[in-house]
Formats: sequence, structure tokens, C-alpha cells
Amino acid sequence: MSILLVEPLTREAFAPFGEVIETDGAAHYPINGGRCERYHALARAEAKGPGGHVIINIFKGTPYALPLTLTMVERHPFGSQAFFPLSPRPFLVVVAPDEGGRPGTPRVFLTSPGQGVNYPANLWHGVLTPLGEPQDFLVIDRAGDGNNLEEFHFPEPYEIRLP
Ligand SMILES: NC(=O)N[C@@H](O)C(=O)O
Ligand code: NI
Repeated sequence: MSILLVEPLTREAFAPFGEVIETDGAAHYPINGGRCERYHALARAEAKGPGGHVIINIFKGTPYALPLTLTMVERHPFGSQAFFPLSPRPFLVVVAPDEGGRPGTPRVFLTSPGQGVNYPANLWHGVLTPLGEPQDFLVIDRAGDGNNLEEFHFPEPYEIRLP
């Protein structure tokens, strides 16, 4: 089984895949008479295809443990999918480049408290992966007609480990 070592999530490292939703390093400006700071356009929500529209959800995630066996990734051709944790705990982010319609070698990131991610449409990703304790997430993605889920099951699973 091939090993995937977890990397810390940074905006720069994640840039080839999607956006990191965090205030550090983000553009911001005061609103509401200076009583609120707006961290603006941290990511872009996409909703394409027939009847596509953006929706806001809450996911209550059951935790996983490391080392973790990764058997599949998925992608959503008609829309983006953003996950922002509602508790200050890290979670696992699995993504993979597309290589001719199949995922290449995945990369695995561990978030810091206060970080979320946005997967653009068609990005191969692992399903929501809280670690250690149940965790709730605000999830912004796409509803509408058509099949917005494509799964890929690896011929050989990977093992995800901490370095
Ligand atoms: N199926 C669903 O709503 N969630 C997955 O897409 C996921 O990425 O967790
Ligand atoms: Ni998904």
C-alpha cells in the first residue's frame, strides 16, 4: 500500500487545488461604521448545470482515526464545495490532480484551527474527514438537476499517516 504523509495546510501549498478559507493574509476592510471587519471573497462558490444554485448546509461529521486507509475520491462536476468547521479542531483534507479523467496521486493536508477549504467544481477530493471527535461544518455547495457526484475507487488503496 502506498503511503501518503500529511502536510500542513497553507494557502500556497493548496493553491493548485482550491482556496483556503482563513482570515490570515486575506483582504479585509471595516464595515458597519467600523464595528465589523469584512474578510472579503475568501473563495468563490460555483453552481453550474441545469437548475444549478448555491446552497448552505450543516454537516455533522463522524470522526476518523489515523493512520487512515484511503480507498476512493470523488468530484462534483457542476459545482464547488466549501467546508468550514464550526469548532476549532483540525480536520483532514484529501485532494488529487486530474490526469486524463482519473485522479493522480493524492495529497493530504491537515488544517489548523480556523481554516476551511473550498473545492472548485471537478476537483478530486476525499469525503469530509474530521479527526478524533465529532465535528460540525458549514458546507456551501450546489443543488440542482443532473448528477453532481463522480466517484473514483483506487485499484490499490493508500495509507494516510502523520510524518
Ligand atoms: N456527499 C456529500 O454531500 N459530501 C461529499 O461531497 C463530501 O465531499 O463530503
Ligand atoms: Ni464532496
